[in-house]
Amino acid sequence: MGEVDPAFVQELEHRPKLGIIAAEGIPIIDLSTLSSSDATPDRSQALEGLVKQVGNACRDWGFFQVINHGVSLEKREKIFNASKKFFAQPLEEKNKIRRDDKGALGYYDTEHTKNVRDWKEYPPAFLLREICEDYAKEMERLAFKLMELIALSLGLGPDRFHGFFKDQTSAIRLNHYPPCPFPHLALGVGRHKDPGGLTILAQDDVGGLEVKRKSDGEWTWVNPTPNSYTINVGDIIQVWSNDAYESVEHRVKVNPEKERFSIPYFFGPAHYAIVKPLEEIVNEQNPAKFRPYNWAEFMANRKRSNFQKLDVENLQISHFRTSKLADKLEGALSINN
Ligand SMILES: O=C(O)CCC(=O)C(=O)O
Ligand SMILES: [Fe+2]
Repeated sequence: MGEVDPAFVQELEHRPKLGIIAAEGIPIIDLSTLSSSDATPDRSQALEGLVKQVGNACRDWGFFQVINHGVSLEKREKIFNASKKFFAQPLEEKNKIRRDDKGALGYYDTEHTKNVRDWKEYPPAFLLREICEDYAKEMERLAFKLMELIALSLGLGPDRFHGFFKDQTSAIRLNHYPPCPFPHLALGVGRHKDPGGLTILAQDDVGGLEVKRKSDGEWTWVNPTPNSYTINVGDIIQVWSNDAYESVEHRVKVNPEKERFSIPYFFGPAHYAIVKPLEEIVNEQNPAKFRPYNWAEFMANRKRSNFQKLDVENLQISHFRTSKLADKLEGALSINN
């Protein structure tokens, strides 16, 4: 089996348990109502129910899976196949287009975002462009639909968020998690929260994603429902909703025998967006819990630290909290990701 490189070893308290918690998992939401076009009272009732389900999932979990989402299966298979083909190449080939501090878009297998390395590799973003762009269109359509449901669930007009995404900074990432002989010590991705608006994740049937359950803080396995998408609320929705919805921690376990592929789509607003709690949501009883920040600056700060192993905490939305007490509390619980 050989020795494990210490760079991959998680600190004791962050090492994964090998069993799977077979308790209640994240909700599965059927979106078929969205694709029917009839304007019957039945449909409007179904829509109302759907909005409620989405709101409850965002509030209670920050995560849910969607089925009957209308995304082309053919395009999903095409991008997974292209990703598999890229990663199956010998390392020397992949290294020819290796990422460094001059070319940030290249291939890399060392993640420097955290103080412990992730057991995974990424291809360069410029490869597979055509397929990615095609697939991104599908993702964007679904993302707008989901944002409409989220807006309605917060009592806002359905298109309340659309303006923020006019000049998007959305991105697709192709992840490959090779089999790992040390699943009790390493993680595919260490615990973190997604900084953007919304994440739409496609995963194969191996599984590995775990979500920190809000009700009791237990790491909970996300069962990969075939052809579903796993959706999670990012930091920006947490800020817009003034904490009504939470961007929750998640991580990825590795598998000793099987490799795993996943493709997240990060739906991000315009680089110039100023992120702050929405005016319609804040009032005297519910004052703004975050100070405004600029999305591009936030991301630039995060990216700078990706190239270095820093022993300081990465920038988090908790750093923009208006209450110093909450800031301290969250900082104490927070993590280097
Ligand atoms: O691969 C996964 O299941 C999740 C990856 C993830 O959380 C991320 O890339 O932000
Ligand atoms: Fe994530």
